[in-house]
Order: sequence, then structure tokens, then C-alpha cells
Amino acid sequence: MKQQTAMNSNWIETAKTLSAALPYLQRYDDAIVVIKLGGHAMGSDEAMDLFARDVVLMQQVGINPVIVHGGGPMINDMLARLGVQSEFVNGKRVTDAATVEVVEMVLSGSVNKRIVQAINQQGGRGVGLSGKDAAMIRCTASQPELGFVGEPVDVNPKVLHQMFAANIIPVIAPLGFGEDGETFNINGDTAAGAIAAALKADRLLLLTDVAGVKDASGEVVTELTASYIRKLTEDGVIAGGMIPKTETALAALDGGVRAAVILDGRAPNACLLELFTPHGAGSMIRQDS
Ligand SMILES: Nc1ncnc2c1ncn2[C@@H]1O[C@H](COP(=O)(O)OP(=O)(O)O)[C@@H](O)[C@H]1O
Ligand SMILES: CC(=O)N[C@@H](CCC(=O)OP(=O)(O)O)C(=O)O
Repeated sequence: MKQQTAMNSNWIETAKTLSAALPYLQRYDDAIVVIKLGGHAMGSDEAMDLFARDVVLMQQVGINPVIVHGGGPMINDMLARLGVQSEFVNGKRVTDAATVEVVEMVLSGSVNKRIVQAINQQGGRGVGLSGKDAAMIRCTASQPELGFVGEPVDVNPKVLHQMFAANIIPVIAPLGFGEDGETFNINGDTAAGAIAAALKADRLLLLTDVAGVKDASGEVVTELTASYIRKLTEDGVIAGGMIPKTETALAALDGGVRAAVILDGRAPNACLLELFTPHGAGSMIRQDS
């Protein structure tokens, strides 16, 4: 009898949680949410299933989610197995012709399909593509010394709108094409920001392996402005892979995205916490007022 009462109170809590989420569900009805899942945030199969479940739930309640993924650590593993050296400059991989082949194989292959599979296991309709499909992301070389690293110059989101209409969840590998038919390796954050701007998304969620952007004392800053980001970067506090993330967030806001959040993708239900509770999660980035 006692056990039964405890069980009932659990369900009552669940019902209360659902009820409290109503204003957030209404706020995000038909919203476009672009989620960048970084390679470091892709944990165990259990964590991937939980992430996929959150994404399917988002779609079920009326959001149009778009997943853009990274996979830097998986590319590193494959390059090491093939004996190819690789180095990064300001968070971007120097990419020669041999490297871009491996990048495409890993990102469009195993990484993309792992996420698609996880979404489909949870009852969603995930479809994998890269920025080369439907001529979605046209690039130029961002800095010639980085080789085939692409800077998106034109994103055509038409195919994504068609997918939303068909209740498909797009899962996008960060690759693009150039004028001469070459393949470009795009930093995952950069690709997510460009797609979010082309869609004029309501939210860009950048999921990574830290709780948010940290200041010089190592504390997570929950609200960041453009000028504070510039200062932290000049001071070397924002470094490495966090540079493309914060730059992306600012460019996305300039491009018409309503807000960008950098948060810990390893935390259970990180996306739901951010979207459907007053608590929020990670570092929210806004324009200077
Ligand atoms: N100021 C900062 N706050 C938080 N993380 C930072 C900061 N500066 C550099 N980093 C580094 O950035 C990393 C996230 O970038 P990255 O490794 O490229 O992630 P992902 O693979 O998720 O895209 C963090 O793990 C951390 O080591
Ligand atoms: C140009 C560039 O650096 N591209 C990245 C693409 C993958 C990526 O961005 O992966 P994460 O999100 O896991 O870091 C790379 O080659 O590693």
C-alpha cells in the first residue's frame, strides 16, 4: 500500500511537470530549432538514445528540429588509423585533398548514420544528408592556408522546409561544395550557424562537452554579449574549439537567429531543460543592447 502511494506521487509529479511546460510548448509551436551536436558531446549509446528521444519529443510537440553534427574526434581516430597527420589552427582542421576524403567518409558515413539510426529507433523519421545534398551549402575557401576548409557563402534551406512539411528530422553533416565541384570541410559550428541563419531559426543550440562558456575564473557565464565575448577572446580565455562556437553564435544572431545557447550536450535532457523550463542551461548569447 505504501509502495502504491509513492508510485502515485511520482506520477502526480510527472503530470505537474507536463502542465508546467505548457507555456513553453506554446511558445515554441512551429519554431525552428537548430541543434549542433559536437563530436565531444556524442557519448555512449545510452546518451545518444536520450538525445534522440529529446529531439523526437520536440518534433512531437510541434517544433521543427534540425540536427547539424560534428565528429572531430572520430575524424582524428580515422586519420590516425590511416597514418595521416592533422593539425588545427584556431579550432579549424587544416584539410588537404587526402584529409577531406577521410572527413567526408567519417562525417557522412558512420557519424551521420549513428544519429539517424538513434532518431529512428525512438520513432522519429531521421534522414541524413550533407551540405552537398540538394546543393544546400555553397562555400569558398575560408583561408587558403587551411586548404579545403569551407566558408558558407550561400545556404539554400528549401530542402529543409520540404522535410519539415513531411515530418522528417534532417541530420546534416558539415560538408559543402565549391564553384568547381570541390568538397569543403566546414567546421560543424560554422555550418550549424549558417543553416540556422538561412532558416531564421528561433534557437541555435550548440551542444558541447563543457557546461557553457567559462570566464577567467572558470565560472560558466550564463548570459553573454558580443562585446564580452570579444574581450574574453582577446584575453585568451575563450580559446581552441570555443572560438568557432562563440563566433558562430554571434554570426547567427547577425543573420536573424533569435538566440544562441552553448550548453553541455552530455547532461541528460539538456535540450529539454533549455527549451521547456525556466531554468535554462549553459550560456545564452544575445546582441549588445
Ligand atoms: N572559455 C572557455 N569556456 C569553455 N570551454 C572552452 C573555453 N575556451 C576553450 N574551451 C574549450 O573548448 C572546448 C569545446 O570545443 P570543441 O572541443 O571543439 O567541442 P565540440 O567537439 O563539442 O565542438 C571545451 O572542451 C574546452 O576545452
Ligand atoms: C574545418 C573543421 O575543423 N572541420 C571539422 C568538422 C567536424 C567538426 O566540426 O567536429 P566537432 O564539432 O566535433 O568539433 C573537423 O575536421 O574536425
